[in-house]
Amino acid sequence: MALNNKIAVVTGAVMGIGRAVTETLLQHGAKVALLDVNEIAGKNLTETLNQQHGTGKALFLKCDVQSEQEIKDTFQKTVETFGGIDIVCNNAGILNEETWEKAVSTNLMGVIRGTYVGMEHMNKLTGGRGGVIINMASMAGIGPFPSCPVYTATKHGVVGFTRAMGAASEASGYGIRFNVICPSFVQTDFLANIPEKLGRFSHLADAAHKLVDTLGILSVSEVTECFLELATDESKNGEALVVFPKGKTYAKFPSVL
Ligand SMILES: NC(=O)c1ccc[n+]([C@@H]2O[C@H](COP(=O)([O-])OP(=O)(O)OC[C@H]3O[C@@H](n4cnc5c(N)ncnc54)[C@H](O)[C@@H]3O)[C@@H](O)[C@H]2O)c1
Ligand SMILES: CCCCC[C@H](O)CC\C=C/C=C/C=C/[C@@H](O)[C@@H](O)CCCC(=O)O
Repeated sequence: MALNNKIAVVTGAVMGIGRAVTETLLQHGAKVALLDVNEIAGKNLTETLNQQHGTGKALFLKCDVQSEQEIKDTFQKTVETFGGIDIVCNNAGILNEETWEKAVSTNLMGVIRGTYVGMEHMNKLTGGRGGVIINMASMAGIGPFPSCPVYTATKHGVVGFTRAMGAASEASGYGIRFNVICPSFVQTDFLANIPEKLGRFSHLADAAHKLVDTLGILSVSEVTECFLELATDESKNGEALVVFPKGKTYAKFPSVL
């Protein structure tokens, strides 16, 4: 699928990986709705992006992915402004083992909300034109990360949900592809103040830092390369693309049948 003139929604679009995905989409000729809780930075960034890529290419909409109503309203506003939705990147996520219910509501339930509301506009069976939904998990969605069990659970959930949606789409004819990216550590503000974010597991912060040293740190552009591959390659559906500094690989899962 070529990205030129496509319409995309990115959650958590103002910082880090979401910002890089947004910039990549704009560079490839797409229009992007930037959804984020950070209104001041979001408006400033959108002004800059419109100067760089052309007026009206980027639209900031304040949205907390914990709120189904805010997701519904902002996706609707995207459709009214741009004329549809072809691509959704459910990227917003947090690390906080202390306020773990918020982490579940953001990382897992936020992805499910964004997927279902996106489908209301994209499903070919209900008048949409199809497209692709790409969710942001983590390498902690493939294997356990001892210092953050709830974060691990949310990311395993995102991987399982995305794979099941890919299979459901194929079986039902939604015309939407569903894929998930599983990066190792990425150079963003997300990695700041790790011990505080680990709550009752803060005593495992040193082990987490050691794992960062062992694995190394990805740049955001290494993640956007994965995004581009999954968005443009029409053969990819129900895939989990794992990326770490040594390279990227499609995850293989045991079959129980
Ligand atoms: N940085 C890493 O090492 C890493 C590794 C693997 C996966 N990830 C995942 O990638 C995604 C993005 O992480 P990042 O490193 O860019 O983080 P980041 O903290 O740099 O940026 C996150 C963005 O999401 C926004 N956000 C947070 N909560 C939100 C909410 N409830 N609703 C809407 N927006 C919200 C923030 O305002 C911010 O703009 C997350 O899902 C994270 O779990 C990050
Ligand atoms: C504390 C920082 C959390 C950042 C979370 C990001 O999503 C980045 C996750 C990156 C890598 C995760 C790797 C998980 C690996 C496990 O499967 C396991 O192999 C690690 C075991 C480590 C240990 O025993 O200490």
